[in-house]
Amino acid sequence: MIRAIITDIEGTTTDIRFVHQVLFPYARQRLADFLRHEHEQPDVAAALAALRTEIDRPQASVEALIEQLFTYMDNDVKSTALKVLQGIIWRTGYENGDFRGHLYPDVAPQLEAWKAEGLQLCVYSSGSVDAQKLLFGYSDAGDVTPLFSGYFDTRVGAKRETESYQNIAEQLILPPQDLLFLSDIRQELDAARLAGWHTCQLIRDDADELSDHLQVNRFDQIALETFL
Ligand SMILES: CSCCC(=O)C(=O)COP(=O)(O)O
Ligand SMILES: [Mg+2]
Repeated sequence: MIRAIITDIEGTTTDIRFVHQVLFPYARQRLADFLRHEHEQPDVAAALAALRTEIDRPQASVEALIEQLFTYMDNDVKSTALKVLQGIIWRTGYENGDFRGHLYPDVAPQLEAWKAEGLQLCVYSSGSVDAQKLLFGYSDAGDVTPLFSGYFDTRVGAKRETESYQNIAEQLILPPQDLLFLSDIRQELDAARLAGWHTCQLIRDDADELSDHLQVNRFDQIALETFL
């Protein structure tokens, strides 16, 4: 029986275009100036220290790190340090009302229904936990963070690695067969399934003909009794 649903964000709860055409450019345009001015701020300094460790260059200057971060952004590398920094920059955008977190209209009502049925709801995204809380806290549907009891990011591992799903199950103290992962990306679902989880693929745009996961277009098409 499904006892917890863990959802991806980009392409699942949220239009990919919001992430790639609103969030990513917002952070990209501000990143260099932000780091030049704020690199000594404790949370920024910690992310930069993590980046130096990530690239194994303990002496890298702020300018060298900026260059590295631009390379990551160009290639959509899911670096934990980049994701933390993007989240810090996005906070200003959300708080100023420059944008709100996009949610497909079927998402919040179905999350509410599952919550009312007693299911535990969590998020697993490459975006940092703080960035996840911002997107759901300042969403089109208002603050929906009270619906979630757990948030996971790349600190548990990458989304295409089976071990990441084992780590999440351990943290939730639930057996894998009680967990359902929702994502638009087949390779993420493959990894979750190898960890023993149930899976469901959201097809918001193009069909994925290579997938053998159960596919739906909207959250209200997910019937939990299907997952035995
Ligand atoms: C917290 S919203 C921004 C998501 C993000 O930064 C990203 O790279 C998308 O990752 P996902 O794992 O949700 O596909
Ligand atoms: Mg996704």
